[in-house]
Amino acid sequence: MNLIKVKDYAEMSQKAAEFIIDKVRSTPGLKLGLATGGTPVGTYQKLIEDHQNNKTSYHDVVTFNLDEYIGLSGENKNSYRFFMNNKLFNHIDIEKSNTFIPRGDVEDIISECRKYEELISKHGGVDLQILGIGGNGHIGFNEPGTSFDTKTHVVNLADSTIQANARFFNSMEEVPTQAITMGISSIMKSKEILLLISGEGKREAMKQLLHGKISEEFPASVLNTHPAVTIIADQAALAD
Ligand SMILES: N[C@@H]1[C@@H](O)[C@H](O)[C@@H](COP(=O)(O)O)O[C@@H]1O
Repeated sequence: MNLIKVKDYAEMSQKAAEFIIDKVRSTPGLKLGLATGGTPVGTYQKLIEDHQNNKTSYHDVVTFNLDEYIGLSGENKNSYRFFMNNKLFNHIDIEKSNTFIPRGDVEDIISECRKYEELISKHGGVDLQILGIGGNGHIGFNEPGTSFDTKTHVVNLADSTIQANARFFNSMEEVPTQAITMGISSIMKSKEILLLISGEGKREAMKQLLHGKISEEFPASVLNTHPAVTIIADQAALAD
C-alpha cells in the first residue's frame, strides 16, 4: 500500500481530488466507485470547485456507490442516494442515469444484491474505488466478521456503526439497522483503490490497518493484499 501523509483534512481532500481528477481526465468512460460518510465530503467539494473552474467533465463517467440503508428511499434525506445527489452529482455534469447506488427500498432485496453485482460486471468493473473506513475497520458496510468472499449483500449494522451514524438522524429510532453493501470481494475486484483516513477517531483503525494482521475481524486489513491501494491519511489519524 502506498501511504501519502498529509497535514489535515483540507490537504487530504485536495490531494484526493487531484488523484480522482487525474483519472477522470486520463481514462475515457472511467468507472468510479464512490463512498459516503463525512470523510469524502471535502473531496467532493474540491471536485465541484474544479469542475466549475477548470471544466473537468464527468459526462462519460459512470459511478457505483458502495452501499445504502435498507428501508430508505432516495428521497429520504438520510439516504445515501440523497447524500450523493446533494454533495456531488447535482453540481457536476454527470448523467444521473450513469450514477448507480444499490436500492434499499425494493421488495426483493436479495435480487437487488445480485442485480447490483451484475451491473458492475456488465460495465467491466470499477477502475478506481474511493473508500473511507469505520472506526472498527469496516469498509462499505462490511462489519467485522464479514467473509472476504462476500459479494453485494445485506448486513446487520454493528452497534458502534449505528451509534456513529446517529449524528445524521433526529432520533436513535430512525437510524436504520440494516444496509445493502458491496461485499469485500466486490470491493477487492476494483482495479485501484483510494482510501481516505482523517481524524483522531480513526487512529486505532489506522494503526491496525498498517501493523495488524490480515483478518476478517478487521475488514480493511484485506486491502493489504490488493496490488494497487493508495492511502491518504492526515496527521491526526497517523499520530501514535
Ligand atoms: N458506509 C459508510 C462507510 O463507507 C464510511 O467509510 C464510514 C465512515 O464514515 P465517516 O467518513 O463519516 O467516518 O461510515 C459509513 O459506515
